[in-house]
Amino acid sequence: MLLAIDIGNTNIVFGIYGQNKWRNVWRIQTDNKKTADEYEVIFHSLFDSGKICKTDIDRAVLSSVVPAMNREFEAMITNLFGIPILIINPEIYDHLPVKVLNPYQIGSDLVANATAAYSKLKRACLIVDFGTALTFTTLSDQGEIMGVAIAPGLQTAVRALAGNTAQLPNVQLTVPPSVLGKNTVHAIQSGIFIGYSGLVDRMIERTEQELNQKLIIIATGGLSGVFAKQSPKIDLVEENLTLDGLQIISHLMTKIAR
Ligand SMILES: Nc1ncnc2c1ncn2[C@@H]1O[C@H](COP(=O)(O)OP(=O)(O)O)[C@@H](O)[C@H]1O
Ligand SMILES: CC(C)(COP(=O)(O)O)[C@@H](O)C(=O)NCCC(=O)O
Ligand SMILES: [K+]
Repeated sequence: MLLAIDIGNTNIVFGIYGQNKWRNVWRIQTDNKKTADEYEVIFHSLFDSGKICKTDIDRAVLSSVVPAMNREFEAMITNLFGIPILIINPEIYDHLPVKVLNPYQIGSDLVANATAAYSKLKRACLIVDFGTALTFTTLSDQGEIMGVAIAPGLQTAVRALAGNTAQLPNVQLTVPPSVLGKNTVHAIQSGIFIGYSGLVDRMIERTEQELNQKLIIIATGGLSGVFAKQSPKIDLVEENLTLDGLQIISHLMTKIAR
C-alpha cells in the first residue's frame, strides 16, 4: 500500500491507498517546530487507531510546500517504515501527463492537483484550491498548465484583519445571514465570504474569457466544501484531489522505474 503525504502551510494531509481506494485519510496541523520523532509518534498512533499495519506500506510519496519540513519527514518515514520516498520535484515533471511550463515557480501541490484533475477529466479545467492561499490553476485540453493565480485564502484574510486591527476578532468562516452585517462577526463574514465569492466568480469568468472556452471548475482544499455549496460555477468538489495526484504520480514513476 502507498502512503501519500501533502504538506501544506496550514495542514498536513496524508492517506493510505490500496486496492484502488483511500483506506484512511488524516489531517493534522502543520508545525515546522515538530521533529521527526514527534511526527513519528503522531503517525504511529493514527496508524494504530486506523488498524493499519506498518509492514503493509511499501511506498511513500511526498509533496511539500514547506521545504523546512522535508528533512524531518524523510527521516520520519525512513525510521518508521524503511521504504523508498518519492518527493515531488521539477526533475520528474517531464514524466507527467500534464505539461509544466515553469517548473521552478509552481508549488508541487498545484502540480499534483493538475495531474489528478487532468487524469480524471482529460480536458480543459480550472482548479480552485481553498488552502492557506486561494489558488487558481488552469489546464488546457492538451494538459498544459496555462497559468496560476494566487490570492490570500479566506482564513488568511480573516487572520490578517484580526492581526492588523485593534477591534476585529478572528471569526469562524460560515455564510452570513445577509450581506448587510448587523454585528462585527457578521460584518466580517459578509466581507470575506460574499466578497470572496465575487473574487472566485470573476477569476473563473476572466479565465474563460481569456481562453475563449468553457472550463470545468473543480474545487479542493480545506474550505472547498463550505464554499462550493453557494457557488453555482463550481462543477465538482474533490476533497482528496492533491492526494489523488500524488497517488497517480507515484504509480507512474514506479512503472517507469521498473
Ligand atoms: N475539514 C475542514 N472543514 C472546514 N475548514 C477546514 C477544514 N480543513 C481545513 N479547513 C480550513 O481551511 C484552511 C486551510 O485549508 P488547507 O487546504 O488545509 O490548507 P493548506 O493546504 O494550505 O495547508 C484553514 O483555514 C482551515 O481552517
Ligand atoms: C501557492 C502555495 C503557497 C499554496 O500553498 P497552500 O495554500 O496549499 O499551503 C504553494 O503552492 C507554494 O508555495 N507555491 C510556490 C509558488 C512559487 O514558487 O511560485
Ligand atoms: K494544499
